[in-house]
Amino acid sequence: MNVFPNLIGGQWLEGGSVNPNINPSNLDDVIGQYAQADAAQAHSAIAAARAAFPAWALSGIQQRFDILDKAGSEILARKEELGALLSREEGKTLPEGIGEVARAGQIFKFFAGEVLRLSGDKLPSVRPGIDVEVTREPVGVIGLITPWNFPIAIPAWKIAPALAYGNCVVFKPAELVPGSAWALADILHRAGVPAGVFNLVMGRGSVVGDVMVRHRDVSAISFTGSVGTGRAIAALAAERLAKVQLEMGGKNPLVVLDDADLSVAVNCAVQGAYFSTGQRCTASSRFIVTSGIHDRFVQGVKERLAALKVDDALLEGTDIGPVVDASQLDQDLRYIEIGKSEDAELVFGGELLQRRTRGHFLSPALFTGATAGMRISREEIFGPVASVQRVADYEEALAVANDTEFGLSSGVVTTSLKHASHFKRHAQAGMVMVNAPTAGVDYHVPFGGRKGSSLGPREQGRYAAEFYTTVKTTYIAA
Ligand SMILES: NC(=O)c1ccc[n+]([C@@H]2O[C@H](COP(=O)([O-])OP(=O)(O)OC[C@H]3O[C@@H](n4cnc5c(N)ncnc54)[C@H](O)[C@@H]3O)[C@@H](O)[C@H]2O)c1
Ligand SMILES: O=S(=O)(O)c1ccc(CO)cc1
Repeated sequence: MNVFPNLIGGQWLEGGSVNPNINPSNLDDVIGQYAQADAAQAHSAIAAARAAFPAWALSGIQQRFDILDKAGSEILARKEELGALLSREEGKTLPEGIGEVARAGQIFKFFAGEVLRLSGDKLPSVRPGIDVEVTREPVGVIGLITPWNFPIAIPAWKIAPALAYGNCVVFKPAELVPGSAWALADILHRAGVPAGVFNLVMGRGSVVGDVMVRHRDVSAISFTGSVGTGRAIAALAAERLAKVQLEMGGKNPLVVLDDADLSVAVNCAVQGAYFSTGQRCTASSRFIVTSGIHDRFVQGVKERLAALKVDDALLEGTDIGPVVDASQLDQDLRYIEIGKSEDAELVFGGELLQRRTRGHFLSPALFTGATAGMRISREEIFGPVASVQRVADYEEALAVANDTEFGLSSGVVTTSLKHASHFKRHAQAGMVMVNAPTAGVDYHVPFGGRKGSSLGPREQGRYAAEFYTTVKTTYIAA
């Protein structure tokens, strides 16, 4: 089997060891062997990016537009094929995989447009005879470190703005999903990104990622992943005063009030908590439900879950694909045992499932009787596991929703304008959803959270400029 190499300084390089990319729906299916960069190759990639930076920073906006637009067009044209690769390596269903690839293509198109919309300010000075200009310049070499759960969308929403604003990139994808990352690198390379401007270094976080975070020529790090890794990266970046942007975990609440439309509530709950196998930072893992609707809501969710098909991600009709790997599956099962030992009641699922192929199949799990202090109510599980907390009224629901160290996405289902408006104002989260699932975001508006979920400027949309550029103020005396 061929090895998929790294892209460093415009050259495809094997070297070092290789890592098999394994299909979580079928553990006997090896998708390919992917090169694993060592520390020396990580250093080479950073050096190549550094060398390419002065010319790319000053490159014409037409060149940058053309490259990003071309990459976006190819991604969109190949969304079925790339979506199948994504679903095969990560385990989300084929429609979800295709949807994610389309999102990546649209992100490249959006940032191609942003290249043409680059702007600054010209202001009068408070002193006579002076003009002031405020402009944005690229930051330098940017290290991008991404997780496994969005193998192409998260890389896209970091790489596209980084390149659009004139930065050079060293990109390290998660070890579990190198296939989509490699395909994206190949597309960018063929779209005409100059040598060294974009570098792919597949490899271990503790090796390649560590070099990137510590290297003084990497001016900024954008990371999405777990809280533990994010904290460690922030500490190292702070030591050398590098710019940092972190997107980490969530424990997103969905509040359901007595006056909610039951079918909307059930739909938001099932989509938000269990689709993509619950492996989304925006997934709802806490349903906070007032007493008057509690029993009907639980019954409705159980009925919907019973109708969902858990199977091979690529099979037509599958609603929920496998858990991504054995270690995540162990974590999910461990939390299901923790929930039981905490005296929450497992009212649906949580069982390993046998299918035609050897895969990590788990039925969606629903707990009731959860309370705010339980570990299943406080810690991110990152799987198809959610729990219901019964509350007396809206005021208690809001307090419970905000009682978390995280603050990514927060949802309410209600027909009361008063409660919806109050919730929108008082939910302590970066993204608020009214009568919509906590997961399911647009690609052209800011994405990010508060408290332990995020650090640094927002990703996506024109707000991305805050991280990927640095502001210069120029005073011109007449
Ligand atoms: N808030 C968001 O936008 C968002 C989006 C998706 C996923 N996530 C979070 O991501 C997590 C799941 O992803 P994961 O398991 O891949 O996370 P992870 O932290 O284990 O890994 C993320 C990336 O960091 C790298 N890494 C690991 N150790 C490193 C080190 N010492 N130095 C530098 N890089 C290192 C990994 O190789 C990987 O590329 C969940 O907690 C989820 O909530 C957050
Ligand atoms: O909430 S979702 O729309 O599913 C979503 C899409 C992409 C990302 C990347 O971080 C997160 C959530």
